[in-house]
Amino acid sequence: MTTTTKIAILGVGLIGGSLALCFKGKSGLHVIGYSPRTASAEKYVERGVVDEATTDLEEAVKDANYIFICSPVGMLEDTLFQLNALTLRRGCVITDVGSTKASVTACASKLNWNEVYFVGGHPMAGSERSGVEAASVLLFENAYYVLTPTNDCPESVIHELRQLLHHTRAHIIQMNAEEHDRVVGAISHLPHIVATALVNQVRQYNDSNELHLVLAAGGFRDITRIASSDPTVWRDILINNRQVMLDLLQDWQDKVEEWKDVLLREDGEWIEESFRLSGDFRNQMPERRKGAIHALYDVYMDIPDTPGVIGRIATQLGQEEINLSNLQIIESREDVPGVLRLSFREERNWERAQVCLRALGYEVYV
Ligand SMILES: NC(=O)c1ccc[n+]([C@@H]2O[C@H](COP(=O)([O-])OP(=O)(O)OC[C@H]3O[C@@H](n4cnc5c(N)ncnc54)[C@H](O)[C@@H]3O)[C@@H](O)[C@H]2O)c1
Ligand SMILES: O=C(O)C(=O)C[C@]1(C(=O)O)C=C[C@@H](O)C=C1
Repeated sequence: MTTTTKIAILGVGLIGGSLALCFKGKSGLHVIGYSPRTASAEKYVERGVVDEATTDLEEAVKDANYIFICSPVGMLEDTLFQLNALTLRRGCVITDVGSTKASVTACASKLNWNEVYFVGGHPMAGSERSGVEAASVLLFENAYYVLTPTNDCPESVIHELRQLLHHTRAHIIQMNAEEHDRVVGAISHLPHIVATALVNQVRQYNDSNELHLVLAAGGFRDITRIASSDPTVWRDILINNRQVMLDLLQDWQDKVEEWKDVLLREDGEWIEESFRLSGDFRNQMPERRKGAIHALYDVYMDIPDTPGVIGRIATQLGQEEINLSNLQIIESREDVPGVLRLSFREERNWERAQVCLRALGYEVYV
């Protein structure tokens, strides 16, 4: 007799939906989605992201082997309290995907569980998009997936959760929850504040001079993508991690002061050195670590704004049997050469496309 592993996903949005897609259809796994809203629960099933869905929390978690809490950070502790009041399966593992780990881990540790275990989790992959519509089975591929088990968590529980998470194709690592919040504060939360502040600064200039938005090009776009992230999700993350953020913002303010001094004394050497150091450090980041959404293999090319040119390029790649995943025209306006972005899922196709397009006389850059 084969046993079924029941996985309850509470909150089937970008992250919950992507996890559901990783588990659904895998032998022996059954995925149930939960939303307090009927329309959302119906949507999860219609889109084929879960095997079934319910608006009844008790039904969702009844007999579940695993419970993934995938709602915004501000809801995590409430959900733990609700789960703690229900009868859960013996050996059930509760985990979450919240972008902060200290508070949820501390909350779970204070509650009395009867042979039920909590292991904090955080996949280091995401997008500025949100909702189940943005979910992707490839989202976590090659990304890091952090677990923050407490010292009293049995090794067998962590082992089983890690086995299940292999379906995400992420690299699973373990660390202490407080250390997680400090590191992730610097590499994820601070950049979201900086990007949002920068966009809003420019938005205000643009109110009096619309040329700001007209001229905004690759540099502005690259550093500000995450300023389009979900407001509720980020409100919760930043308020939850506020102690860490206050320290990081103090350091940021010091950096801003330092830059002001450098400009006042026209210290070109300092600027060059600063770009050298940042470039060297950034170049150490693995290229294209994750496999989804905005981490495809991209090729860019300038294209004249003339009819048929895109069709010709796609046909030429097709003739060479180079599999194209997506193409997009960036910032093309009448009479202005556009930039065409060609995206490939596989590195091999990305490399072949560059060779093919260059051989056909196109100028391409990556
Ligand atoms: N967006 C990212 O890049 C990213 C990456 C890693 C982790 N996270 C974390 O994942 C979690 C979800 O973020 P997301 O980006 O998937 O957001 P999302 O808005 O796409 O999804 C959140 C889902 O939770 C649901 N929800 C809200 N309150 C709920 C409740 N009380 N019970 C059940 N469901 C509820 C919403 O309806 C929505 O479907 C957050 O804790 C976030 O910090 C986000
Ligand atoms: O790529 C993005 O858009 C993200 O915001 C992903 C990102 C990040 O900052 O890297 C955001 C929040 C997470 O908790 C983990 C990853």
